[in-house]
Amino acid sequence: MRTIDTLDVKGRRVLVRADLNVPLDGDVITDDGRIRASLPTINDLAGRGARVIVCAHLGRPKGKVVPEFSLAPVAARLGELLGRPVRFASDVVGESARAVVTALGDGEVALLENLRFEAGEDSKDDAARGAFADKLAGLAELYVGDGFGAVHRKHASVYDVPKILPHAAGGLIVAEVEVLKKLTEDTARPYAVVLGGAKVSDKLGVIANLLTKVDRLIVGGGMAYTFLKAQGHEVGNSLLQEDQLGQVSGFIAEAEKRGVDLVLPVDILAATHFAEDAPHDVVEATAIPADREGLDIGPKTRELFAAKLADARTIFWNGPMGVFEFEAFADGTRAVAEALIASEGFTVVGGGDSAAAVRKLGLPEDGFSHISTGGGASLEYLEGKTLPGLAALED
Ligand SMILES: Nc1ncnc2c1ncn2[C@@H]1O[C@H](COP(=O)(O)OP(=O)(O)OP(=O)(O)O)[C@@H](O)[C@H]1O
Ligand SMILES: O=C(O)[C@H](O)COP(=O)(O)O
Repeated sequence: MRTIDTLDVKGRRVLVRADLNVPLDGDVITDDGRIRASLPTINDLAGRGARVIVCAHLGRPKGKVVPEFSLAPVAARLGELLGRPVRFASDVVGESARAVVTALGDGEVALLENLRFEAGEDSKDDAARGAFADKLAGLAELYVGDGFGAVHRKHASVYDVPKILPHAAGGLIVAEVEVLKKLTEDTARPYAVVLGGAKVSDKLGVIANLLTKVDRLIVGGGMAYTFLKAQGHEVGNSLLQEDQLGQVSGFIAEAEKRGVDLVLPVDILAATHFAEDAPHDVVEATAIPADREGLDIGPKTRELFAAKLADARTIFWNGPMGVFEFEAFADGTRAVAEALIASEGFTVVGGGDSAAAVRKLGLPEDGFSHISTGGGASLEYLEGKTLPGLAALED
């Protein structure tokens, strides 16, 4: 991949695709890790006199303008962290974007509104995506891909624009790939992967491939309930991917056939509803009451998962073990994070919320070999898949 130092950027409009998909509480950014991770590339380009046009997505507004997914709070935070004003365009490729880009001076930075407000960005239709990519590319002369967390998406700003503009990979993508490569080559064993989080349907897909690579697969968080249900247990109102039960039964059989140690929760914190102060009890994972919702793994599971990680020499962890944003349901996530910190092996945490959880729980970031900004992206990289956003930068 060509790197940004090979680009002559002075006085030129450079479109930077960043991943600024940060957790928000209303319009308050609860963790700015992904914004911070994007600073070195933006600073480097601006410092060399580029006119930097940053573009990014927030949430999944599905091609419509949804005000709560506006990047306006991110523009303000980006400006604070850069220590220079960031001009914010109130649309993506419309009048505001064109005016902001035209007014941009050398060394100045702009941020476009949420890319996913435009239906072309994540359209499955090549022509629709291409038409939007043409408009986006029309704003700039050069393209820099730096949104590692989104490189697994075949989206216009990730995949199609670099086919139109001369391009290079930003420092974040280069650094992420360098570390994650180590997990795919000569992996020290036992190799354990811990999966949790809420993007269940997305991430179940990676399991088939991971089962050919890992020694232990530990499943918690919102991911676990589809496994428990596939084993025939009641999961109440817990997060469930009903349409993927058959696929998950297949994973359970495949793990057994391959001798992969598939580790599921043995107890659960089952709450009456999804709330910070919801009454809850510890229940057996095989006996979640029909009117309850699993919001964290239980104490026996915390011990079990820690024991399974204790002698692992490579650990990759994506997805919180529970709703860590609520203090009462953060202990499972804390226990897994602490098990990685205690490990003498090579440990990688991946994902916006997983990394945010580490910081929110006050755990030392240098306790891990690497904290990746990509969750789904790093998992798909570990599968050995060609990721659209990386392939486009290699061409
Ligand atoms: N049992 C559960 N029920 C509901 N939500 C859960 C549960 N366990 C974890 N979560 C939620 O999962 C969310 C994070 O999941 P997600 O898959 O987005 O992880 P991630 O680290 O951000 O990865 P990515 O970068 O791919 O988005 C958190 O907001 C957390 O509250
Ligand atoms: O949070 C992430 O993993 C990235 O920003 C990608 O977001 P997405 O899963 O909505 O495509």
